[in-house]
Amino acid sequence: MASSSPKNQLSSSSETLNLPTETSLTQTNPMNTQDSPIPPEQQIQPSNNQDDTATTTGEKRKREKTTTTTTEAEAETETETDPSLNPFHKTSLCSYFRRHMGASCSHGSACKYAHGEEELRPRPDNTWDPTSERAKKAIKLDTTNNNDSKEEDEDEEIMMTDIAADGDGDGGCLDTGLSKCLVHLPRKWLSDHLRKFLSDQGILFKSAKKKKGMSVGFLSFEDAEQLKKAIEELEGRSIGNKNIKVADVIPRQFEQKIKSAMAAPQNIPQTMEPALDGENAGISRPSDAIGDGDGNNDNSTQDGSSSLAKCARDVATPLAHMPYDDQLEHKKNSIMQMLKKLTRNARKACPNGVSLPEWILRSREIGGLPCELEGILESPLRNGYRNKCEFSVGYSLQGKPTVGFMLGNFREGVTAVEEPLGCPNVSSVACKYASIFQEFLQQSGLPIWNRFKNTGFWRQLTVREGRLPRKAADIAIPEAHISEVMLIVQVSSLGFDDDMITIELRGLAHAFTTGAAGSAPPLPLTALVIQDHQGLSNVAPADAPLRTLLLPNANGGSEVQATSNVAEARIHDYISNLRFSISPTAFFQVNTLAAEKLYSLAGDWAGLGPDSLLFDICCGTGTIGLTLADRVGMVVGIEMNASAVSDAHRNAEINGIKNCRFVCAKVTFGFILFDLVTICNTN
Ligand SMILES: C[S@@+](CC[C@H](N)C(=O)[O-])C[C@H]1O[C@@H](n2cnc3c(N)ncnc32)[C@H](O)[C@@H]1O
Repeated sequence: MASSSPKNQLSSSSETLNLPTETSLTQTNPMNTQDSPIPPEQQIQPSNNQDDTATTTGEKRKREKTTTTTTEAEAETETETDPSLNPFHKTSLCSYFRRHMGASCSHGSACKYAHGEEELRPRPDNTWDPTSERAKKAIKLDTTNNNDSKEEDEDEEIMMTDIAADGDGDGGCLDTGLSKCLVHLPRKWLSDHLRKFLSDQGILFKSAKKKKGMSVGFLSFEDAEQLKKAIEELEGRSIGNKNIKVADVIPRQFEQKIKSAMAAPQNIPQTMEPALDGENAGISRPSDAIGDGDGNNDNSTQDGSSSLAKCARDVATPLAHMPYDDQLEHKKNSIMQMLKKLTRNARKACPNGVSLPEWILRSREIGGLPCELEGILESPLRNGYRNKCEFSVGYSLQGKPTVGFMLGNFREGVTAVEEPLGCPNVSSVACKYASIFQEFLQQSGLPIWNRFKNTGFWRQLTVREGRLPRKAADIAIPEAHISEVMLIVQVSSLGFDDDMITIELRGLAHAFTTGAAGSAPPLPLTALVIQDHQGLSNVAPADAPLRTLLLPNANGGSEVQATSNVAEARIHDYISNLRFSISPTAFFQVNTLAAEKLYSLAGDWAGLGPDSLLFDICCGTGTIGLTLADRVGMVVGIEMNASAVSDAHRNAEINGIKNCRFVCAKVTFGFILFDLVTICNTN
């Protein structure tokens, strides 16, 4: 956040910087609503859009308040003459009575408020006083119904994939990027109703399907342009009193994968059970790869072939099958939906009597968005761009100890892991290290981690890469620029013999060193760190103990990693020609060249100048503040991870940057209000 003019505040700006096939960072510029590329007459204003409804609700609230006040005043006057004349008499419980249950207030029976349920009457709008038992019961019923309908919707979302795959000639091979679900349609509608509705709205589509009894319909489109227009038309529209929701389709292929993953253990021949159960005897094979946590695998879904499930690529990079431009469009649409939802929720959350902020009021002019969505920035590199990969350790569908990506969610009972083959975002260096570790695990005397039983030793491998300074245009083979590699192996040492651990870790260091040296070309190996995480959660706490392993010479000679001091274990990368030192657990943007592009744009939007004070909130290793330091007067970075703060100090020093201060603290609302002032005064 820069402290120049308010209109330049960086914190409220964002735009999508696209990481091919996987996640993206969104960037929207709230300052550009004036320059909307869509002329007002072309901006879509659905007549019944949710935002309109929300405004109306706000206005209605005010009106209701006025009505109630008038009614109460009238009632009071009439009560003075004859209380029984007013049918709206006693619509609320007397506060005295509520405080002193069973007692009566000093007004006695002349009190205009009720002293018990039996005296309550419905309010003028036919609702009951919210404190009444009747109202409480109604609310409870409503909540239950809502939950039921949510569950129904979820069921239907799954069923939707059946409709999508049935009888449309595409054999279920849908391009999910060009498909959407419409939720909250009338249950009695059939496909014909849905098609007529779409045609009446002038919405073009490829196919439209709906089954009777479901509130979900399925649409597919010819191309991204048709999809975009349809979403703009549909989002916020309502049928009856229900707002239509446009939702993503769960790919049939993925669903089958989950099913086959659930079924596959039944197919694993007993002879393929891993022999290295150790303390996990009896649970390491199928029930660890896939199951319900109790070793009871669901046989009922044994309909898929396990070959479908053998693809980490579809799980880790679900958009990889699409052309890159379609990926960008897909992400833009998803982000647009999220931003619209955010605006709707913010509007709903605005308390009575508080005027809506300008950006919410203005959102109706830009299709329900909180600000213009400028678009997606392309990633400078499309393949092998990740500088950090976290590989899970687990069993493959065939029961083999594997290092790679999980084929589904633990929540869904899937823990099978498959190798990261064909994942376009993973570098070949990272893949090779995963493969070396996997080979080591085949003969390790210590068991791999079992996610259901929370036992085992080997848990995870993180490969972090440091690269030489480069420009995307110069890079023919991205891997050739990887000059440093840090490997972090996560284990859980609880209950294992120290001597055994020492022997195993020595063997591991040897395996990595010889594997790296034996690759063509040889792989860089800068540091090998062991993280001991004994907790249940997948994510290790910041204070999980770390130690470095000495790396032996690949020929069996003396050790090449001279230090066992973990503070010295680090790699280096470059953003905007600045060198960054990265410690094992410090955050660093995973797509370095994309980060460079993003930071530079953020600086442009912030309208930085020599008088700007730049607050880099949650600064990590200080990358944003340091890359923009030459464009401002002063940078203050705040970060709660102590080792990242220490990296930030070191990074300022190695780049000779003098106008940055870094503080180790947790940012909270109070911190922003008070402590920043202190920092500014004392530094
Ligand atoms: C996604 S990283 C971004 C780091 C840095 N801005 C960058 O772009 O490289 C988020 C960082 O915020 C830090 N963080 C999260 N919550 C925080 C809080 N409440 N106070 C301070 N730091 C926080 C994390 O430790 C992490 O380093």
